[in-house]
Amino acid sequence: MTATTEQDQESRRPSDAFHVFDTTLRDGAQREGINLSVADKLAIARHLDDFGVGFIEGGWPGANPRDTEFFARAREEIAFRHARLVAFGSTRRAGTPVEEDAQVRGLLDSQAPVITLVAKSHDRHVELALRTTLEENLAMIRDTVAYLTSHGRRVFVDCEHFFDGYAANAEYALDVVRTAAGAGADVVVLCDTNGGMLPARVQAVVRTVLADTGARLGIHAQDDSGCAVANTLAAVDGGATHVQCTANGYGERVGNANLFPVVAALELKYGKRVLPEGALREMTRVSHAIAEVVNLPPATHQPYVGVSAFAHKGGLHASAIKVDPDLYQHIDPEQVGNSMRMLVSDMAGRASVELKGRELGFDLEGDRELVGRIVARVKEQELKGFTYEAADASFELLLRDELEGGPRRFFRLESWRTITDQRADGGMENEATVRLWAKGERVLATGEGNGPVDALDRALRSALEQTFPELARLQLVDYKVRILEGTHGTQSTTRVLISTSDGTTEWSTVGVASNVIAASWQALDDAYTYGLLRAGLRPKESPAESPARQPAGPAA
Ligand SMILES: CC(=O)SCCNC(=O)CCNC(=O)[C@H](O)C(C)(C)COP(=O)(O)OP(=O)(O)OC[C@H]1O[C@@H](n2cnc3c(N)ncnc32)[C@H](O)[C@@H]1OP(=O)(O)O
Ligand SMILES: CC(=O)C(=O)O
Repeated sequence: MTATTEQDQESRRPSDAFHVFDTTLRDGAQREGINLSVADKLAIARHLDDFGVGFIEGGWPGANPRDTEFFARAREEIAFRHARLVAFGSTRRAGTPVEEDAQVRGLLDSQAPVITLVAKSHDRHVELALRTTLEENLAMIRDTVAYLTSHGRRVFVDCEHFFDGYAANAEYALDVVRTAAGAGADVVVLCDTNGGMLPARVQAVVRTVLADTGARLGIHAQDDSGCAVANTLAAVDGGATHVQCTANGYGERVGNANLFPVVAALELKYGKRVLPEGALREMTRVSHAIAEVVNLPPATHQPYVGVSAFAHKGGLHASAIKVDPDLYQHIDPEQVGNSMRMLVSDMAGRASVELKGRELGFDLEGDRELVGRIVARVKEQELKGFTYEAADASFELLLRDELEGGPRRFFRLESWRTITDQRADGGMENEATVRLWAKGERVLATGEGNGPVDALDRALRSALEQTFPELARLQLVDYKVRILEGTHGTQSTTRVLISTSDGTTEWSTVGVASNVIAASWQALDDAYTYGLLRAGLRPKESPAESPARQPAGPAA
């Protein structure tokens, strides 16, 4: 790398006055169910660097071959634009000279410019877990920090169990902070390792420690009391200028302070510039991209970035939002790359339907009678078990039906039938037959499948694909069944939700009936009808030709 490039790189780096330190690749990877390959770690590091965090803790080199390889490859393969790479490890072992400690050697060998050392700050942990004296623990911290800084590394010290330790023996916890800072640590990070702290206490302790030691302080909060983000911000209120977080809050046990709400609060509510210009607008995308890499579904209700973070269901909310979205939103969703959504359900009123219509490209404003009819129909259908908030495509079809004065469809069902043969040898065969009318032709098709619904889907596709080749691009990507309890002695009903994709967009449809196959038929019918509309086709069948859609077919 040339000197100019290094200078450029330095000028792009976030200011050193406030640190956003990400530990997704170290503490985040300690979450049950996350198992990152080196390639995954490199991909996440790239996302985090693009997003603009100041420090990326990549793992514990020497603790396992994967982390060691990550540091070697990250050095070679990533030209970090904003972040500095950080290696994590512990202070030297009790009784071992620092220059002979293999683990400390591994930290230097990683060639990471910054090192975080985990150190004990709770007297009980020193005695029980390290099985050494309080004085030796201070010496371990002093020696290791001094050794690493003498090798040109910048060192942060994570004081494990700091808040519990401070409650048990404040003088010793403060000695740990003074020792680390005195030996050359740039930041002393107060850790709520067991995650049980509450914000007021965190703020008070940080303020006192700052006043007593003058050290630069950071915060690392686990989320066991559900307060990690609040505790992180409380620490900032108390004077901390370094926050340790993980993407989407991944981490040991229930997780760590979630990076995204922390940086959003710092930027939007504290008015601190902690990310590069424009980065916050990428936040929703980055959160979801990292979720993809770790192979966990993005949390739908995550603050700021969840798909439901700005989804409005209550009719009263919608009526106010129609006047001004700020009335029911704490920020403009676009500031974090998210968007507002209207949910239509039995809690909807006219405004919800109008706004949802607008979202779908229909101007319903001014037609009170039509909107009223749609609201009434939604409520009536939801009473039967339909759920439109989870099935936008079925809602759009309902809306179109009301707009166009009745259902207009690409095909008209005559009948369907499924047969399941259970053989004595344990084998099973499923076959379906569909009879329908499309473009004036009567079509009969059969299909075989893994189950009766799969067979029905194949028969329907086979019946339609000749007439509508556009269907070949559609894939069913998810299928969910829920049995809805009957009330007051009535029979239970079945709700089926189907997600379909055309390779670029996904949509969901719903069916409700007393048996699962009939409910599935309705959801399939809507799924393919909507898919054809999306493909730009317009139905020829007039309302008069099409019978109102009814659940059909024999009981399963
Ligand atoms: C709060 C946190 O999340 S800290 C990060 C925790 N993350 C991890 O533990 C993941 C990576 N860890 C590992 O792969 C392994 O635990 C290793 C490689 C670090 C160590 O493995 P081992 O040498 O087999 O030791 P083991 O895990 O059983 O015990 C840890 C040792 O470190 C010592 N130790 C713990 N904390 C510290 C510390 N801050 N400073 C020095 N030594 C420490 C313990 O006393 C114990 O020593 P012992 O071997 O003499 O009993
Ligand atoms: C360092 C760390 O991960 C903790 O104390 O929780």
